[in-house]
Amino acid sequence: MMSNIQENGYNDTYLFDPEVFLRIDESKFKSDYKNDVTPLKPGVNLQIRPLRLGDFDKGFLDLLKELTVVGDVSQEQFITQFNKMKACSDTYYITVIEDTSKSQIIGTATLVMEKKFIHQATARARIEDVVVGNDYRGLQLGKVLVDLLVCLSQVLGCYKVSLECKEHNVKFYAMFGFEKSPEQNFMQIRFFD
Ligand SMILES: CC(=O)SCCNC(=O)CCNC(=O)[C@H](O)C(C)(C)COP(=O)(O)OP(=O)(O)OC[C@H]1O[C@@H](n2cnc3c(N)ncnc32)[C@H](O)[C@@H]1OP(=O)(O)O
Repeated sequence: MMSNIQENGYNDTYLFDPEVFLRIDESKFKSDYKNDVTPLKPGVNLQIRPLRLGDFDKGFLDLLKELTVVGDVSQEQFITQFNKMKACSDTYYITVIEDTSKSQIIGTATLVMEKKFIHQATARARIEDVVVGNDYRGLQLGKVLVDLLVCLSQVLGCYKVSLECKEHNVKFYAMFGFEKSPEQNFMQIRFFD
């Protein structure tokens, strides 16, 4: 998987080291896959890898617009934010699937690690911003992304992984073992969209 994704130039700069995926024991994946799909090999012309700087030109932000409000983010803002995230090592694992036949980002999901002093000074993980492009839904790619990131959170030593989602996606996440907590409420103050 890693052989064809070396960094060749500025646009190929990874947000995090792709070698981290090689630490995952593939027998730990939680889903069943059809048609020889696996999280590390999601399909013909489909490459799963860390976000790269050049993904600004490959429709990464347009894909996120299928999930929520993105706004008008310039390339300069994208680069600044990317570099801030990259500077926080072991924290932001934004993962994408590229359709290499079209040089287009068609799926993404983020694992964020929040370091803690509690729980033996480990970390909790959150899965955020999961989206598969409309034309690519139903091809097991959402499953690939979430399965990969759940396994990664365990490999990275997190004591738990959590996420927030709408009611209609609860069954999707239940496939990986996520459960609604009877004791916890999700609370927020939203300052803007
Ligand atoms: C934490 C967060 O980010 S929550 C936000 C989640 N994202 C969104 O809502 C954005 C819009 N939706 C999407 O991008 C996609 O529909 C996703 C990410 C939810 C699912 O991606 P897909 O690639 O279409 O799903 P995938 O093909 O992997 O489906 C895997 C299985 O889940 C099932 N499934 C897919 N979506 C759902 C759902 N919303 N509810 C229940 N089951 C679902 C499929 O039927 C399939 O079942 P199977 O394995 O028995 O055949």
